[in-house]
Amino acid sequence: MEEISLTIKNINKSYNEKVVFKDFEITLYKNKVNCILGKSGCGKSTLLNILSKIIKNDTELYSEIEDMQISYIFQEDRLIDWITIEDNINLVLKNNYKKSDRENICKKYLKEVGIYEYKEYYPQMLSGGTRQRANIARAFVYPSQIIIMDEPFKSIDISSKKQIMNIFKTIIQKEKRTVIFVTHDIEEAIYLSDNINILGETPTVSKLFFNDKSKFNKELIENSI
Ligand SMILES: Nc1ncnc2c1ncn2[C@@H]1O[C@H](COP(=O)(O)OP(=O)(O)OP(=O)(O)O)[C@@H](O)[C@H]1O
Repeated sequence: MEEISLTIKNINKSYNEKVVFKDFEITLYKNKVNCILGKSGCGKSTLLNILSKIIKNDTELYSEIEDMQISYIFQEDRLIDWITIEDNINLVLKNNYKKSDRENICKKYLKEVGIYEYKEYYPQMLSGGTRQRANIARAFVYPSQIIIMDEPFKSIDISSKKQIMNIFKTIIQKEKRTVIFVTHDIEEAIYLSDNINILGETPTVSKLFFNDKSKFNKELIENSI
């Protein structure tokens, strides 16, 4: 199947005298899991924030994802603590789906992430892993074309991490979404991603790009960061 590229260029960002990006350019692939790896401080969060317009690019940005809807999965879950899991999901559904469809959509995604039986629980009653499952459901419930994930599995304990990554993998294989995935964990990157962009140090350049999943190589990636 032909890959559709999404180019973002003219990325420029300095914080005072610290130049993070100077005419940086990145190509993402539509409906793929696009991973971004790089040393701490190379600008991964800055890049995500520019793409999602949380911070402003210093110059005019050329972005082929400019008008696309984005949902997010962060390391911390950002669920609202004083409403139930179901209501957290319903908050997203309310503005995007007809009332008659909402219950079924909520049920479908809570079942997919394996927490339907917790729908009436409040987030603080649940483990970090269960909350992150709710977070994943919420990101997919939103009719976004792009899902931005910033270290989504970092604070999940080892025993549930693999399970949650598998849930994500199963859903993303069925859904058409373009994922932009930042992580420090190379094994996680190899397991979940369709391509891997390695960023160099600031002012940041694209150092390496791997897009053949069958040739992902842990050692090579490790040595390239
Ligand atoms: N608001 C800010 N003010 C000043 N400098 C900043 C600001 N935000 C980021 N920086 C600097 O910009 C550079 C890139 O930061 P950024 O957080 O984007 O990197 P990162 O690759 O996401 O790092 P990490 O992997 O540690 O999360 C770093 O040198 C950081 O100190």
